[in-house]
Amino acid sequence: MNLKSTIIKQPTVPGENGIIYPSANVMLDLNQLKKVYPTPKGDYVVLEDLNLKIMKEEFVTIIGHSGCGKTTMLSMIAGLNEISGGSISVLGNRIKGPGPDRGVIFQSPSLMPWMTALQNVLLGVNQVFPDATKAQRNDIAKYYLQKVGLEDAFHKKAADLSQGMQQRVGIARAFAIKPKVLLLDEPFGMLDSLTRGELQDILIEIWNKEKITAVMITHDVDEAIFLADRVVMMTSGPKAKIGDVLNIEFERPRTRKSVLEHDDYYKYRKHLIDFLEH
Ligand SMILES: Nc1ncnc2c1ncn2[C@@H]1O[C@H](COP(=O)(O)OP(=O)(O)OP(=O)(O)O)[C@@H](O)[C@H]1O
Repeated sequence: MNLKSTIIKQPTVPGENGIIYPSANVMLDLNQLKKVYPTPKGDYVVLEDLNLKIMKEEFVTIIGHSGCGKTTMLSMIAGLNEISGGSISVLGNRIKGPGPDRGVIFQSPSLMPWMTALQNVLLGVNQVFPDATKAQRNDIAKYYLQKVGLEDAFHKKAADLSQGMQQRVGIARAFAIKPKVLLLDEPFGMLDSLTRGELQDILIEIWNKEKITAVMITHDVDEAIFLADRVVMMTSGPKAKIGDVLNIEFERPRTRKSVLEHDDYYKYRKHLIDFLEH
């Protein structure tokens, strides 16, 4: 038997920065993405020719100047904002709107204030797992609430929770629907630095365990480096696109101390700050 002829080459696709990816590993594919907002002064092209491939189980952070179109891009991936041109695919399937394969965590978790933490998480779980028993759905919601450290607050009303605790519920709610992709729009932007650090650790711990793909917008360069496998830099708008991509090679699990003490840390930091300043 001619061994050579039996080897089937894994199909590959060209990605940004000329990297070639095995197509089977691509979770999220943004292809020639375009977004136009109609305004009284005429069309405003926020994004154009935006190409980005994100791999299965990858954690990608997105940075860029305020107003460049980060939230626009993320909300399009979530299916909450219409696509003006190009396409977005999850595992090769073009998205047509929101779906349980994509969970979203916003800066403000927008919980139902009159409902308990558990009821808020159950809202999504009940929708996504209608065939599970009530007990099974409760178990899922409680599991994730406990993972974010809210085991003593299942029955507390959302309105009575601190901002940090509300965001913990937001994280539990997003993971509990077991999405393939987690989309995070500055989820810790409104929190004090101690709570922020705690929630970063919780996020990474669950992400690592669930092996899902995460895409997170942040304005914080240190957060971008600490969390990511790759930091994606967007150019300033109008017609924003991917300007640069930085691979973060630190081993996981990471601690803040090990990252800060690593020789490459300041090299990465300088790269990102140079991009933002030019
Ligand atoms: N519905 C809309 N109609 C018209 N223009 C919009 C609309 N939504 C956003 N924009 C404009 O599109 C641009 C991109 O906004 P977007 O919120 O996506 O940016 P961003 O990078 O997330 O900003 P920030 O970092 O400040 O959150 C901005 O100039 C904004 O004013």
